[in-house]
Amino acid sequence: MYHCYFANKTKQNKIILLILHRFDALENITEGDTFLPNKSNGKIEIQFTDFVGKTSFGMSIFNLSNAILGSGILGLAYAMANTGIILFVLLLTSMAILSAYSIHLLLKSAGVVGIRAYEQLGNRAFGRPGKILAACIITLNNIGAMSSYLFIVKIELPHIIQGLLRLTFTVARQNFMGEGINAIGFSLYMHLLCIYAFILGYLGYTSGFSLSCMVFFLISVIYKKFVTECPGEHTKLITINPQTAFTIPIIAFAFVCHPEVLPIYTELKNPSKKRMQKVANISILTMFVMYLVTAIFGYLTFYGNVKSELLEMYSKKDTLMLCVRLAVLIAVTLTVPVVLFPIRRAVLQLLFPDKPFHWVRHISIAVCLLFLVNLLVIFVPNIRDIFGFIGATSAPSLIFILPGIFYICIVPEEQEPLKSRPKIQAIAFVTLGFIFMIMSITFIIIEWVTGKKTSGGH
Ligand SMILES: NC(=O)C[C@H](N)C(=O)O
Repeated sequence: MYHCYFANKTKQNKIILLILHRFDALENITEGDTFLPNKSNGKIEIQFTDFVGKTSFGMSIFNLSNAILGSGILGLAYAMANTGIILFVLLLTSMAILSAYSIHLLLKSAGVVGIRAYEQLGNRAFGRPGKILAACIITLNNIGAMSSYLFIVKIELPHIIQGLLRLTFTVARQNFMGEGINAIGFSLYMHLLCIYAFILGYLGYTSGFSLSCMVFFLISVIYKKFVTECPGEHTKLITINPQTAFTIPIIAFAFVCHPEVLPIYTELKNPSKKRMQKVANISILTMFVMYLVTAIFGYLTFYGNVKSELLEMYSKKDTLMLCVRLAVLIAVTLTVPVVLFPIRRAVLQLLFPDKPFHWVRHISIAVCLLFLVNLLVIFVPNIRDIFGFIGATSAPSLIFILPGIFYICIVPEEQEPLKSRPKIQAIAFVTLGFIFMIMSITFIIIEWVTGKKTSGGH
C-alpha cells in the first residue's frame, strides 16, 4: 500500500518501504494466528510460524541493552548522593534482579498464548480495556523518556554551541553572539529533529552508535574522577534526606525496557524462552555494571553537590567534556524515533483502528506529540521531576504490576493453580509494585511541596 507514496524508488525510499512493511507485518498479526508447538526440554513451547526471526543472539543482547540505556544513567550519581553508596548498591541490585524476573513473567505469559506485543498481553488478560490500559501506560512512559531526552538537549545544546564557537571564534565575538545563537540553535535543532523523526519513522533498535556514545561518556566520567579536585566531602555510605524519595523512581526509570522485550524476542533467531531470558539477563547485567560504575565515579567526583543531570556538573570549557556532551546529544537524538514509534502506534490504534496508513495522519500525530513534549520540556524546571514522575507511575506499572497481573490471568489455572508457588510469587511481585508506586508518589509530592518552600532542592 505504501508503493504509491514512493513512485520514485531510490535506495532510501526502498529502505523506508522495507521498514514500514516489516512493521505492518508485525502489527497485522493477532492472537488468532497459527503457532507451532515446539517441544523443548519435554515442555511444550509455542513458536511463531508466520514470522521467522533473523537476529542473532549477540545482536539481540545489543538491541535490548540499547533499549534499557537512556537518560536514566545521568540521574544515577544524584540518586547515590541521596542514599549513600551501600543503600544505592542494594537498591540497584534489587531492581536489576526484579527487572529480570519481570521479563521472565512476560516471556512465560507470551509463551502460553503466542503473543508478541505488550499491549496484546493486556488484550488477552482483560480484553480491550486491558489493551488500552497497557497502551496508555506505554505512551506515558515514552512521552516521559522523550521529554527527558529533549530536556538534556535543552540543557546541553547551549553549552555545545558555545563550546564549538569558542573553538572556532574569538571569545569576545562568542560572548556577543552567545544567547541569540543558542536560541536559534535550539529551534533549528528541533526542526531538524521533527523532519528526521517523520522521515525515519522507526529506526529499529540497531543504533549501535548510541551505545558507543554512552560508553564514551562512561569512560570520560571515570577519567574525570581522577583529574578533578574533590570538594573535600566525606563519602556517605548510608544517608536519607528528602531527595531520597527520587532514588527508587530514578533506578526504576533507568531499567525500563519491558515494552521492547517481546518485539526483540520475535526477531530472535531460533527463539525459545530460555534463550531470550539469557539475552535479557546478560543485557541487564551489563547495564547494571555500567550504571554502577557511572554512579560511583560521578558521585566520587562531586559528592553531595552532584545535580540530577550529571553532565551539568562538568566544566563548560573543557574540550573532552564538549565531545562527551555532543556524543550524549547524538545518542539521545538517535533514540527519539525509537520511543516515538510505540506512542504513534498506540495513538493510531486507539483513535483510528482499521484505517490504512496515511502520510497526513502519520505526520500530524508526530507533530502533535513533538509539540506536546516540547511544551513539557519548556515548563518542567528539573530533569529530576521527569525521572521522579515517570519512575513513580509508569515504570512500576510496566516492570511490576502489569507483567505480574498478565501472568496471573494468562497462565491457566490447570497449569498453575492460584495457590502454586509461581503464582503466589507473582502476586507478591504485583503487591510490591503497588507499594513502591504509592510510596514513591507520596514522598515525591511531599518533597515537591516542602522542597519548594525551603531551599528549592539539593
Ligand atoms: N525507555 C525508558 O523508559 C527509559 C530508559 N530506560 C532510560 O533510561 O532512558
